[in-house]
This record gives sequence, structure tokens and C-alpha cells, in this order.
Amino acid sequence: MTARPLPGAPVADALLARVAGRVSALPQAPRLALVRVGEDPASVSYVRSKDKKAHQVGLQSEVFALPESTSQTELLALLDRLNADVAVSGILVQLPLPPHISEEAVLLAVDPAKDVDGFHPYNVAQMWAGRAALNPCTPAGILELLDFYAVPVAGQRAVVVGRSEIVGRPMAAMLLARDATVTIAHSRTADLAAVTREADLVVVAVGRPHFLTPDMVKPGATVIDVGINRIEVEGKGKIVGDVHPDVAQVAGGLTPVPGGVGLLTVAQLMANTVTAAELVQDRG
Ligand SMILES: NC(=O)C1=CN([C@@H]2O[C@H](COP(=O)(O)OP(=O)(O)OC[C@H]3O[C@@H](n4cnc5c(N)ncnc54)[C@H](OP(=O)(O)O)[C@@H]3O)[C@@H](O)[C@H]2O)C=CC1
Ligand SMILES: Nc1nc(=O)c2c([nH]1)NC[C@@H]1CN(c3ccc(C(=O)N[C@@H](CCC(=O)O)C(=O)O)cc3)C=[N+]21
Repeated sequence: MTARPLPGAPVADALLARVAGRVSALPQAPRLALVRVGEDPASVSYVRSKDKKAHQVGLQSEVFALPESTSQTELLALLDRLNADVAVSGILVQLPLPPHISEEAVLLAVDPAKDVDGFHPYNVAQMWAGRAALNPCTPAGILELLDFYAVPVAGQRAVVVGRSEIVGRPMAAMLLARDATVTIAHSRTADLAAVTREADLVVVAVGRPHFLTPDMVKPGATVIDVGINRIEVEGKGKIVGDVHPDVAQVAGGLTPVPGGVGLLTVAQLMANTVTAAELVQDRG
């Protein structure tokens, strides 16, 4: 057997087409503020692709590229200004931040109504209660993908491997809100393979190349590969996921890397930006 490929591009295209329609129904284009601190190459590249995609769907966007030496106070002052600016619908602070800046303090400083990452404690609490308007982009994008390919979620056994605040935990909360029976596995999980083999749906967000091997997967299960690992193969840079390619021999469906979840993360950010703008409009 070979798993059905579950590419992100058609899902992202469909989502972005809906976003573009919603943008044109608004009196003015929502504005997205993309804030990054320092020159981490991955962050520079992600922020650039988010900015480009925003313009493609008719959003306004602006990149605030601050030097590595920026103090926490200066960053918080920028966020205050963006919070107060009625023309700004969404604010994203790219992570990770330099070590001298507290991520907790920064995430707390973003107006929850403009928090298009869904990382503010208010939005995190709403998400666990199953009623958030702004959900973290990567797990929200994964749900879009599952729906697009008609992969059942309600009543299914889901195992999320990884418990980070940006992927694993919110993924578990959102699968729970969709009535899956959810297990969260992590580096201290005993006999991980036995746990993942129980799952109809496995989401892997560990950050280790080819971590999930075929012996860890129930035949026919759907496997979502969140990992983005930059490795060297024969002197060439390459991006690989957290799922071993041989998993395709066992799984029922499998997302590719690149070209899978990452595309949905960016598309969902655009959707969240329009949602934030609509919420303000609905409130009058
Ligand atoms: N495609 C996309 O849009 C995105 C991709 N990513 C990628 O996803 C991956 C994960 O990212 P992120 O969640 O931020 O990573 P983190 O490093 O924050 O978290 C990794 C998680 O994996 C767990 N883990 C590590 N080793 C093992 C192990 N041997 N067995 C079981 N669990 C283990 C850790 O457990 P513990 O908590 O016990 O330490 C931790 O919870 C990365 O490759 C990242 O680049 C991230 C965001 C978006
Ligand atoms: N505040 C904040 N919000 C985030 O959403 C956030 C963040 N910080 N920090 C880092 C992670 C990582 N992330 C990705 C975005 C796009 C791709 C992406 O476009 N991937 C493509 C291209 C491959 C690549 O170059 O990575 C693909 O998978 O096909 C991947 C990963 C968002 N993150």
C-alpha cells in the first residue's frame, strides 16, 4: 500500500480564495503588522513569505524589522503603537525572539483582538474552552487540510507528538474541540511507538528529521508531518520533515514536506487577519 499524498497547495489555494472574497467585502483592506527582531535566516524568510502572501490576497501588510539589539521596552512600545492604530487589524511577532526579550511579556502585550497567531493567554484559554475566534495558524491550517481531504476527526483516536505552545498543545486543543479522542505524547512518553500505533490520526511536531518510522504507525492511519528540518545531504541543503519516507508504505494518507503544512500556516494567517478585521467591524 502507498499512502494518499495530502499536498498543502490545493488546500491553501482554496482557503486563500475565500480570504480574498472576504477581503473584498470589507470597506477597507485589513492591515497586517509583521514584527521580527534580529536576522535569524529562517525568520527573515518566513516573514518575507507572509508579507508576499498578504499582498497577493489584497491585504495590506508591513514588516517591522528591528535590529537584534532592540530592547524589550522598545519592542513593547512598538506593540502599544500598533495596538492603538485602528488601521492595523493583525499583529504577528515572529518567534523565536532574542534571549534578552521575554516571549511571555511580548505575547501578553499584543491586543488579543489583533493576535492573529492566537498566542495571547486570553486566546489560549478561549481555545481550550473550544470557543476561540483566533486560533494558532499551524493547527488551524491542519484542520483545514483534514476537512479538505475529508479525513474524519470526530470520534477518531488522535495522537499529537510534541507539546510546544505553538504547535502540539494547540493542535491537541483543536482536535479535542472537534471531538477527537486526543493523546499528547512528548519526550518523556514511555513506549511511544505503542501509543502512536493506536492512532487513526498522528500529528508529528517534534523537530527531528525522519523521527516517525513505519513501525510507529497503524496501517491506514493519516499522518500529518509538521516538521521543518534543514539538513545537508551530499553537501546540499535540503528540507525534510519529522516523518520517515517509508511511513508512506503503511499510512493511509501523508502530508509532504515541503509543500504540506507550512503552506497552510501562511494561508491561515491571512484568514486570521481577515477574521480579526471582521470582528472589529461586527462590533461596530
Ligand atoms: N510547518 C509549519 O508551519 C511549522 C513547522 N514547525 C516545525 O515543527 C517542528 C516542531 O516545532 P515546535 O513545536 O516549535 O518544536 P519544539 O522544539 O518547541 O517542541 C518539540 C516537541 O517535541 C517533543 N520531542 C522532542 N524529542 C522527542 C522524542 N524523542 N520523543 C517524543 N517527543 C519528542 C518535545 O518534547 P518535550 O516537551 O518533552 O521536550 C517537544 O514537546 C519543528 O521542525 C519546526 O520547525 C513549527 C511551526 C510551524
Ligand atoms: N509568531 C510566529 N508565528 C508563526 O507562525 C511561526 C513563528 N512565529 N516562528 C516559526 C514558525 C515556523 N513557521 C512556518 C511558516 C511557514 C512555513 C513554510 O512556508 N513552509 C514551506 C516552505 C518550506 C520552508 O522554507 O520552510 C513548506 O513547508 O512547504 C514553515 C514554517 C511559522 N512559525
